[in-house]
Amino acid sequence: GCVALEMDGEEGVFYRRLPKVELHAHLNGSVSYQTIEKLSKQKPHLNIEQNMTAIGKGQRRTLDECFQVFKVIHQLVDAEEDILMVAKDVITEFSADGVKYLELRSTPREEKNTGLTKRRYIETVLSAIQQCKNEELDIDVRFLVAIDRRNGTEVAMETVKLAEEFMLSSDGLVVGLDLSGDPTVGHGRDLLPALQRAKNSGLKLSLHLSEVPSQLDETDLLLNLPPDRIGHGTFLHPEVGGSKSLVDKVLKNHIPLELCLTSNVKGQTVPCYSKHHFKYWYQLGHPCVICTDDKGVFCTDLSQEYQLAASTFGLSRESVWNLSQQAIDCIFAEDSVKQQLRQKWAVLKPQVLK
Ligand SMILES: CC(C)=CCNc1ncnc2c1ncn2[C@@H]1O[C@H](COP(=O)(O)O)[C@@H](O)[C@H]1O
Ligand SMILES: [Zn+2]
Repeated sequence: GCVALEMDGEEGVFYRRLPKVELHAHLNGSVSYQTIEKLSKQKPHLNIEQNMTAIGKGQRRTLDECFQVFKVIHQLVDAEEDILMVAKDVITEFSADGVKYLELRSTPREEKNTGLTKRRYIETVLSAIQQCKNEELDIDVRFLVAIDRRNGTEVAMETVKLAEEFMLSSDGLVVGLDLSGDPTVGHGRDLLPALQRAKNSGLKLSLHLSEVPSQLDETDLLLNLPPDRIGHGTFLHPEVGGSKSLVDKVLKNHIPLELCLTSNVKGQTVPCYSKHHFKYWYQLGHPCVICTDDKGVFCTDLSQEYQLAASTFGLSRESVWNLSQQAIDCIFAEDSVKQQLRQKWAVLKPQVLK
């Protein structure tokens, strides 16, 4: 059955100290309560209250309501200085949570009111990453440029061209492309040429796939690319209306899954933690990476998500360690970065797992 889980206490210390890799974090969904407060004070005319930007403990929302939340946050974060602050705060928070490698993703936005352009948007996120590097936070941060599926073929292609430019000029910070946005809007077939082009030019692809039921055609089409990682993949397997052939494609191509437990439970695509598809894929020995999705909106952090996975599915500390270590194999940065991270994990293992 469905059990509400309680976190915290001495147990929490292990999860916070556990070195972690975060591969699925939307910038504007990751904005913390504290940062939202700073922004709301700067923009009192918007009349934004906390319950409009976050989904608290035990609360659930329909997918539609969740996407309304992003609209509110986007109103608060609409100028260059907002993006800079938000990105620096988010990176600092992930670092404080024990994340050693982070791939942030965000949809470049144009804002007429503030003169923000898509190019400037990306540049600003990249300078936030650079500033955090200069502050010598113990975290390696990379960026995925996101396509919002709502915006269709042309915008997708435009975004890919922008991402290609930055891949070549950002000194390795831009490593890939994300496909996200309301999964009930638009169809993957219209975005295929843009995604194919991105792949050919060397951008890695992380695609939100089968986040909602009954998208077998779209999922099959996008799996043929194939993507380098899958976000959610909630409805891939036959028990929930997916199919054996979809599962086989994922297994055959060894495409890692980015799994976000609290996001799926609060967004109600999964009925409860114990019925999360982590179980299905983990039992198959398939690469599963625990992620937060939107730590601000869903009021969570990566330590808590690891702890939830462990307590729900009965993972030992050794298994939890292996889970976080195997995430290193799934990052989009170059092999030398993987080597550095493996080294870091090796040094920390006796301290953390004692
Ligand atoms: C509604 C719900 C359960 C959300 C979690 N699942 C999601 N599925 C698809 N796209 C998402 C999700 N969470 C965030 N995003 C994308 O990330 C954006 C916010 O971050 P950003 O502005 O790209 O920096 C949203 O507008 C949306 O395009
Ligand atoms: Zn997501």
